[in-house]
Amino acid sequence: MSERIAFIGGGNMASAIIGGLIKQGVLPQNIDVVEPSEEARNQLHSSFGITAQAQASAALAGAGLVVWAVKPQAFKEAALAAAPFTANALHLSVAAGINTDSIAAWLGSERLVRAMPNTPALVGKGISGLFARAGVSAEDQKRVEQVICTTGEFLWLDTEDKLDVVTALSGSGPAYVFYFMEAMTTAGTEMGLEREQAHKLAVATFAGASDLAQTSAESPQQLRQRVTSKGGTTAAAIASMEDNDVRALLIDAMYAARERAKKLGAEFGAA
Ligand SMILES: NC(=O)C1=CN([C@@H]2O[C@H](COP(=O)(O)OP(=O)(O)OC[C@H]3O[C@@H](n4cnc5c(N)ncnc54)[C@H](OP(=O)(O)O)[C@@H]3O)[C@@H](O)[C@H]2O)C=CC1
Ligand SMILES: O=C(O)[C@@H]1CCC=N1
Repeated sequence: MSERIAFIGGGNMASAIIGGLIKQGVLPQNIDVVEPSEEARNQLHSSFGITAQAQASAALAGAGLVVWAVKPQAFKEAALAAAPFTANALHLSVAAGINTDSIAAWLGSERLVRAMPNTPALVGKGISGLFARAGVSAEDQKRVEQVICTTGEFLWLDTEDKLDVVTALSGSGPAYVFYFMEAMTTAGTEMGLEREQAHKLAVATFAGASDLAQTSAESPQQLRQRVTSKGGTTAAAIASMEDNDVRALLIDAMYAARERAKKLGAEFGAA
């Protein structure tokens, strides 16, 4: 991968992808970043040795791939500022909600893939949903795969609206897992463990259960039943969750996330 890659926005998600690229041998001098925040530019320099620009300029013209990693609210302004310098590039957007009709209109380009990654990308264990606009060639799709696979797994979607579902599931999903970890750590601490011990147990439990679910031929439901001895402790915990409708609450939370993705698109997308 010797072609230049530009990032518009150099915050959390851009850093996660840049980290993956650098680990795979992409040289920092082949990565351009446009980032208005001085603090974020300093962070990019100390983490990766990248000197980011405060605003879009002709320096972007050499990029074969441009990754759009700005907040949905800032996308249109950023796109209109950078579009004059990125006419020949393949574009990859990771912004939640903003649909490719809007982005293609702002950029004047059909060579556009929309992705929804997640923050485990930081440790190479992310998963991304991808959707390619009709103007994207098989070769361009391969190029996007080469970049995204440095952050973990990926899957292609046949319709763009499914990306809002991916956003609600795996895009926001790490936050749901951390939320459970926080609650389990709090309860463990309240019941007498040291906070560090409770944290270690909570994190290891999620890691172990994930590995088991990934390698086992059994479904999560079957795996859950294997933990649940008749009349035992897990049965008491699951009964408490069912009484409190935790499953329905989680499902509602995902619908809320998908709804927000759609609203972001309606509010900050469109020409
Ligand atoms: N964080 C996550 O888990 C995920 C995020 N995403 C998507 O990634 C995108 C970025 O999110 P995230 O990295 O978390 O956000 P961050 O706020 O960490 O990063 C965005 C950066 O873009 C900068 N920025 C603002 N305006 C412009 C501009 N005109 N040109 C260039 N850069 C600009 C911001 O600067 P300043 O702070 O000064 O405004 C900020 O540093 C979002 O669209 C989000 O939906 C997708 C999947 C997961
Ligand atoms: O919260 C957000 O809007 C972004 C998109 C998915 C994860 N973070």
